Formats: sequence, C-alpha cells, structure tokens
Amino acid sequence: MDLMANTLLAAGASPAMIHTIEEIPDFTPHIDGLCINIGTLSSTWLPSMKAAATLANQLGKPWVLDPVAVSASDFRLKSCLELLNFKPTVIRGNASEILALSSASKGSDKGVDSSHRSTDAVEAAKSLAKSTGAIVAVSGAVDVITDGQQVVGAHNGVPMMQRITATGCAVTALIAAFLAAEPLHALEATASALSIFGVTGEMGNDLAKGPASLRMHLIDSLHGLDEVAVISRVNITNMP
Ligand SMILES: Nc1ncnc2c1ncn2[C@@H]1O[C@H](COP(=O)(O)OP(=O)(O)O)[C@@H](O)[C@H]1O
Ligand SMILES: Cc1ncsc1CCOP(=O)(O)O
Ligand SMILES: [Mg+2]
Repeated sequence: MDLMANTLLAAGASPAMIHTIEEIPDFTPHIDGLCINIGTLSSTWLPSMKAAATLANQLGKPWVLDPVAVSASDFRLKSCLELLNFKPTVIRGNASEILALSSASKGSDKGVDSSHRSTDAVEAAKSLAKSTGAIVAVSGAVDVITDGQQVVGAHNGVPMMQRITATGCAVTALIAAFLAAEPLHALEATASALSIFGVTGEMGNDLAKGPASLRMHLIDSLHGLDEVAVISRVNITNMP
C-alpha cells in the first residue's frame, strides 16, 4: 500500500486506501478510477471489493483488478473469479497469475512472484480478455497488453524491479490513474502506464545501488519525469 500510494502521488494522482465496507458508499463517488488488489485478501475485505466495483460500474468509472497470487489458494481463485463478474476494465497480473486466472485453475506457483515469462502467457491473456471483455496486461521483461485481438508490448523496465515488493501492485495502481485520465482508451492507457513505470525504473536504476535505493529513485524519477525522457525512452511495439 505504501509503494502504491506513493507511486500515485508521484504521478500527480490522489490515492485513498480503503477497506472497510461502511466507507465504500462515501468514498467511491469521489473516485475517477478504482484499483482492487487481492494481495492481502481477507473474508471481510472481499465484500468491500465487490461493493466498490458495483458502485464504480454504476458511476461509469474504470476499475482495475490485480489478481495477486491468484493460484496460491482456493479462496483467492474463487474470489478472483467472482470479481471477474463485476467486469473490470483492466486486469494486470504477472504471467503465472494470468495463466491461472485464464484457465480458472490453481497452478503449482508458490506465491506472489511469477514463475513464468510474460511472453508465455500471450494466448492466455487474449483468451481472458475475450471471455471478460477486459484489457489484460501481463507484466514481465516485456509487458504484454491485449484486448483479445491486438497485442502490444511495452519493453521498458529493469530486472531489479522484481526485487522490490509491490512494484506490480504499484503499476496496477498507475494503470488506474492513467485510465482515469483516458477512460475511453483503456488499451493505450494501460500500455502507457506500464511503459512509463518501466522508464522510471530505468532512470532510477541509473542512480540506484540496490533494491532499496531503486525504490526511492524510481519514485523520484516518476515525480520528475519530463516529456524529453518520455519521448526518448518509451518503447511500445505491436506484437504479432
Ligand atoms: N525482467 C524484467 N525486466 C524489466 N522489467 C521488469 C522485469 N520483470 C518485471 N519488470 C517490471 O516490474 C514491474 C512489476 O512486474 P512483475 O514483477 O511482473 O509484477 P508482480 O510484482 O505482480 O509479480 C512491471 O513494471 C514490469 O514491467
Ligand atoms: C509480498 C506480498 N504478500 C502479499 S501481497 C504482497 C505484495 C505483492 O506485490 P507484487 O504483486 O507487486 O509483487
Ligand atoms: Mg503482483
């Protein structure tokens, strides 16, 4: 939650981290975008997630699902499959998560980190996009984004981003912010958020000594990002 909120603040968004069901009706009307993340899922938070998604849909606001470790337990898988019924605008996970969610089955994965490459989950992502109507993004060395037909790749980032917990969560939150700004262009917003986050990882890495200082420099790079850096570094391509 710390990295997610600070990533959003650095990007100029205004995060609020909400779990209690009693607060959902008061908070949700103020949102421009919603991020639902099951990282620390509990049986009391799940109804809050469903209530927030229902309200976002009624308000016509985009929402993003991060299926953290979906294949690690029956409860996570069942909860995520239920959340899909609330029609997320975007689903962003690592390759292991998208493979499991697309097949609606638990894998042999141990937890929140991926044991697959994003490029091995392209067909699973397309299938999940077609069955849900969501844009599906698979993060990794190449971030793969699809609406079920078109597939684009965002090629920015550095491997050390995997050594900081919640970089995936943070980029999912950034996708929600980009969707809030461009609600009619969900695929473009998603690819842009992933690419920009990767660019800030690259810039941060130039200054970092290890994961802890990368975390700090990544946030600083996002805060200080300018058009020159974006235009010279963003690398998004169509994928066959
Ligand atoms: N090998 C890599 N090279 C470059 N960027 C990466 C690499 N692995 C992950 N990233 C980036 O790190 C961020 C988190 O992705 P990932 O580690 O796949 O998510 P999660 O934390 O959910 O497992 C994304 O922005 C992704 O592009
Ligand atoms: C370590 C951990 N445990 C529960 S959620 C979480 C963070 C997961 O973040 P990410 O999906 O970005 O690796
Ligand atoms: Mg994750």
